[in-house]
Amino acid sequence: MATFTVSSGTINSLTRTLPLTKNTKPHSLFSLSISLTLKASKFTLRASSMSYDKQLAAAKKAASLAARLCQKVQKALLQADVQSKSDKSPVTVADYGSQAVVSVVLQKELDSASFSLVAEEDSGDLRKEEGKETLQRIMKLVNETLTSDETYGNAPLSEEDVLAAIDSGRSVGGPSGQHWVLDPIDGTKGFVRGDQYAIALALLDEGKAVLGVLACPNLPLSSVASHNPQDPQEKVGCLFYAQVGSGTYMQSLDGSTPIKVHVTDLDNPEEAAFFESFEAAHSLHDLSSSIAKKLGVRAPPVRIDSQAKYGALSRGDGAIYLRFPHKGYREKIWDHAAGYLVVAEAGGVVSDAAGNPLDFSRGRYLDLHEGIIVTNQKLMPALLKAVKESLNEKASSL
Ligand SMILES: Nc1ncnc2c1ncn2[C@@H]1O[C@H](COP(=O)(O)OS(=O)(=O)O)[C@@H](OP(=O)(O)O)[C@H]1O
Ligand SMILES: [Mg+2]
Ligand SMILES: [Mg+2]
Ligand SMILES: [Mg+2]
Repeated sequence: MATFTVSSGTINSLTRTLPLTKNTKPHSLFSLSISLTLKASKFTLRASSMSYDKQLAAAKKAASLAARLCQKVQKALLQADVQSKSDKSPVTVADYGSQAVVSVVLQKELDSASFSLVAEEDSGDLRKEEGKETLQRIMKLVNETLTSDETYGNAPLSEEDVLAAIDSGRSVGGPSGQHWVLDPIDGTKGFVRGDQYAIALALLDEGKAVLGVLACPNLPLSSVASHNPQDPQEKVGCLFYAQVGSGTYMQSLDGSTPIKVHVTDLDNPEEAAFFESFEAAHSLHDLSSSIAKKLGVRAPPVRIDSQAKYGALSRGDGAIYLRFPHKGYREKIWDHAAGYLVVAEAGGVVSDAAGNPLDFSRGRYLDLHEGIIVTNQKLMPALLKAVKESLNEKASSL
């Protein structure tokens, strides 16, 4: 026989929320609370074994179409296409176009009534007089991309539709309900240079990442380690995806059979290759060099842009990713949510510099201790020790 525990807290909270009269008998309260507790536990069971297959299919489609748009723009990118945002970071027609495509595809494929999107870009600059021409180009790109997928037919979006699709990304996220999290181009500086970038899309459910999709159009299908940019035969364009509890898979962006990927099982830090940001302005290279030295890492750092680092790590191209932004920088959830799940489901560990898990439930920002470190289970204890020592040395040298 099943047994149930009914806490006095449950009864107390029931007495606060139910219309009880002074004639309500204790035993009727008791059976009522059992039935509500049962309903709650059924819900918990359903939530933990819930499948996000439909959302995953929509997310893969959205990220792949957005990648198609970005590839087209990157091939023909002119310096005039790159604009500066108020924080001086670059933004291109492809950042806006990618965000519009993902938003439109997710809303067409899924229930648009409950749609919530936390995304990097907004339409502020495009609504200004000087943004008119850029908006025209974005609208054309978005329409060409959507009609290249036969399921979307030929109903072009207006300028207003495109602006609204971009602005659907203004959600503040938070700990309850479901929220999509999007970086339409992560690594815009890499994108402009012709290097690595990623379209990064995640789904949060009750504050936890449950889906992660990374489209990395310039990432080699083999390995970053054996990458030869001069080789015209080398195939590039990877799509990584992970559903909570189901592992991480990778396929080519043009649709090969997915393969399950796993982080390296290396346990000797001396043999570990480590990733860090390409841009020294985004992460303290001196600090990672000091950490690598303490671990005895022999190889030089592998510097690549964007969450492509999480993708590469999830398939064992490297063993460690170190990210230590300069003082005062606040990380955003769209820079890590998809990459986090891709690595976690591949058996890796992602934490802040003190070993705390990342918390995506606090809105648009990630508040964390010092930086982000990523590796496998075996190397994490040694990495945490080296990070702690290096941070202490840095603090005492100030
Ligand atoms: N000052 C500073 N410090 C730390 N991080 C910053 C900073 N400025 C920007 N960003 C964010 O870095 C995102 C790019 O990711 P990476 O740093 O991993 O790639 S890169 O090699 O530096 O390009 C980049 O993402 P995108 O804006 O989507 O390209 C930014 O969100
Ligand atoms: Mg940006
Ligand atoms: Mg980013
Ligand atoms: Mg971006």
